[in-house]
Amino acid sequence: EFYSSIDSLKRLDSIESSLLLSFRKYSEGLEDYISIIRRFMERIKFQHEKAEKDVEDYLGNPINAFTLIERVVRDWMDVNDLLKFEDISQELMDSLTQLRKNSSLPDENELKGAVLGLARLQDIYDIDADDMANGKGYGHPLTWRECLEIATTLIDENRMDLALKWLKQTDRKLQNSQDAKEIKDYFATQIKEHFARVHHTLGDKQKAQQHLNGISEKDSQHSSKLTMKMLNRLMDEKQKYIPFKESDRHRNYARLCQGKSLNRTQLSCHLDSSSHPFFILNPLQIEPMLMDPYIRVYHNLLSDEQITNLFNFASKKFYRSEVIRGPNENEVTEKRVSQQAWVSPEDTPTAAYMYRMVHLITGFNMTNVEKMQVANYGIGGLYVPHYDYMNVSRTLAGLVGDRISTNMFYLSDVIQGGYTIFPELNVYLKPIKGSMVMWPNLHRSVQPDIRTLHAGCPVVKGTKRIANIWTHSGYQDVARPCGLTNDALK
Ligand SMILES: O=C(O)CCC(=O)C(=O)O
Ligand SMILES: [Fe+2]
Repeated sequence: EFYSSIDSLKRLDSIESSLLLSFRKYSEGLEDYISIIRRFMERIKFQHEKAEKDVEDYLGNPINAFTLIERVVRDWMDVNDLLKFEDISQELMDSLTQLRKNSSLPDENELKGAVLGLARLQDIYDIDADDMANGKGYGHPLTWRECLEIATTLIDENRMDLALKWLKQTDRKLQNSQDAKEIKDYFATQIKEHFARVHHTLGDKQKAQQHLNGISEKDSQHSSKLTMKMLNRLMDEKQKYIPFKESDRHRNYARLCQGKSLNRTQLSCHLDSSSHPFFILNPLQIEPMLMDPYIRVYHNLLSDEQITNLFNFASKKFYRSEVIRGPNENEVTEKRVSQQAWVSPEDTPTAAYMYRMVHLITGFNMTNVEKMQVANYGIGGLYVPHYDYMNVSRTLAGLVGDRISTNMFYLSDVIQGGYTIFPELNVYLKPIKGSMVMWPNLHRSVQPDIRTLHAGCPVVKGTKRIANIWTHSGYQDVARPCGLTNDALK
């Protein structure tokens, strides 16, 4: 899977490199087809060369990441089909087939994942479809084909409100495009049908009819002949359309993701060397975010070299993140779009150092600690509001107790988006490379603290990398004793 992390998109980019190479060889020998193929290559090359300059920076832009997937799923496969009709060199065909077989290229599902990622960004950050389509602030302008891809996926997902905006962009861009008249006519008709469908679903039958009329006048040969009757039937078959509506809860979430918290008392940063003699010469730089529960950030804990060392190890082990579904059962969902790997302190010097830091800062007993979870978010990557505690009586992989504290290291800066937020506590945190945020998930009574609901907001631009170390409540009687009164109901 590619869309859920930037690192795997890099792999896709190198696959694209080899595709380009195969085509370059082929085009040298075949002058007849060269004009069609050259035009196609120019379009891809333009984007690809931009990517070459700084792959990570390029793919950190959601629009670029989307178009890369789109090119591989649609354009490269279309060319493959085109070539089938011709007597082309077997060598090139073979190399394409081979590539497809060996490198598990992205498929329709991935393209859908990428489109839904873009829709998520629009919802949370109030990004206008027109700005996105025209490259305002978000990379390069999209082509009408790309806009159509987004619009049709949104229609399939019943996001008619958003689909309408993307259809308008598709229509406008198609009209202004340099494509052949036949192509333009064909797609203009398709777009009218999509318009009709969307307006009809949104309850505006008059507008739907207008678009259908436009088809019969201009293109009587059109084969799909979508009619009002068919649209009505389509609606009967479908469940009632429920418009996408943002709840207050969603608004609150979006507000914090945008870095707007309600007024709250400013706490001040301070240096601290009291937790361990290790910090006497190099005191901890603490930024308290909230006193109860105590959420604080420790700055400059890791250097760039240490982070590279950790990632060199972890990136070989990444797989799509899951969420816990039930006892011993996990699932992949859109609630958590990222890739992850589990790393032990023995695996790399950086991991060992990070465990040591957590111990020195918290004083927690580390014999009962989980493997570190390293994660990497891709296009629109996020983690919806959740708790880190398990709140189940079973022990997790032989560990005693529940996740008493989360110690989350930020392993990258994020150009835009990707904040960590606490919707119940009115707190947001901007990821800062090398810093670590720490908060308790349990009360002193060791019962879950429901105020610790938190989320990772969607990444808009750039890469978000984090690492979690969860310490467990077993064996912490000395490090964090209960209070004299029960604090479970705070
Ligand atoms: O990505 C974030 O900011 C939060 C991640 C998180 O809560 C988790 O991995 O449990
Ligand atoms: Fe979490």
